[in-house]
Amino acid sequence: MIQVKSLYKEFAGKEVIKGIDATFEAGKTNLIIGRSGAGKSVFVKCMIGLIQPDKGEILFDGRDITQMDKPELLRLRREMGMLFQGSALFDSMTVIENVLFPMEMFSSDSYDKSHHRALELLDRVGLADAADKYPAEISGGMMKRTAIARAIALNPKYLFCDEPNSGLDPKTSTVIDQLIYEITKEYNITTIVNTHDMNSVHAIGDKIIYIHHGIKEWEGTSADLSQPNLPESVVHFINAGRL
Ligand SMILES: Nc1ncnc2c1ncn2[C@@H]1O[C@H](COP(=O)(O)OP(=O)(O)OP(=O)(O)O)[C@@H](O)[C@H]1O
Repeated sequence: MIQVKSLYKEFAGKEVIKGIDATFEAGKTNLIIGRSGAGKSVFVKCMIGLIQPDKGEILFDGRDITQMDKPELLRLRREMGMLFQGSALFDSMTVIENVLFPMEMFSSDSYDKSHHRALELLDRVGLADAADKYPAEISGGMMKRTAIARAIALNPKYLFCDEPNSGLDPKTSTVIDQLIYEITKEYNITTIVNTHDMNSVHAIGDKIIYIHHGIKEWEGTSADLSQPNLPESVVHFINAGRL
């Protein structure tokens, strides 16, 4: 679980995050939505320790990332998986080499054990037959699956996904959303997804927080989006389709 308490951040006197409180539970896909410039990226960067907030706490199962020194931060980062926009694969490595990469860098397991795990992960994301292909030889959706397998290679407790559907067609986006959703449940990961994709919001939003001008203006589930009495800015946002 990640708890954010009373988080503030300003740049050169301009407040960008204005006192956000939020709780993100394990085994849930937690979506962060809001218009461009609302503060979503700054919020997520504070969460992963890339930006130091001015005030507030960010507790990873009770451990406050804002108070950590460098070694503690690096240890906590090992518990985080990251899925970047695009897929950020190494073009010169095969699919399985990409998945093996974090294990070879950060795990003390033998090559055989890591290789076995990489094969299991590729099987899980439906890529068992593509292990020896290079990124240039596979589709965007397959690249994203590879990136998901790599992101969970070290058994993360927390998974951060930045615009996981960017560049994918709607059908592939649905498949990727579903994969993120299933993996979150299977491995009991606390998953945070920064997204503009309204289909994702409706399909996999176990928890959604809507940020508007640096304030959490609404939170709920995808089912709650059809309730009356939503704040006007949220209704606007939903109706805009593309946010
Ligand atoms: N390093 C920085 N220095 C100064 N201002 C910044 C910095 N990073 C972000 N900002 C400002 O903070 C505000 C929020 O930016 P942020 O990138 O979090 O928005 P966003 O909601 O992620 O937008 P988008 O959906 O377009 O990515 C913007 O006004 C932006 O210009």
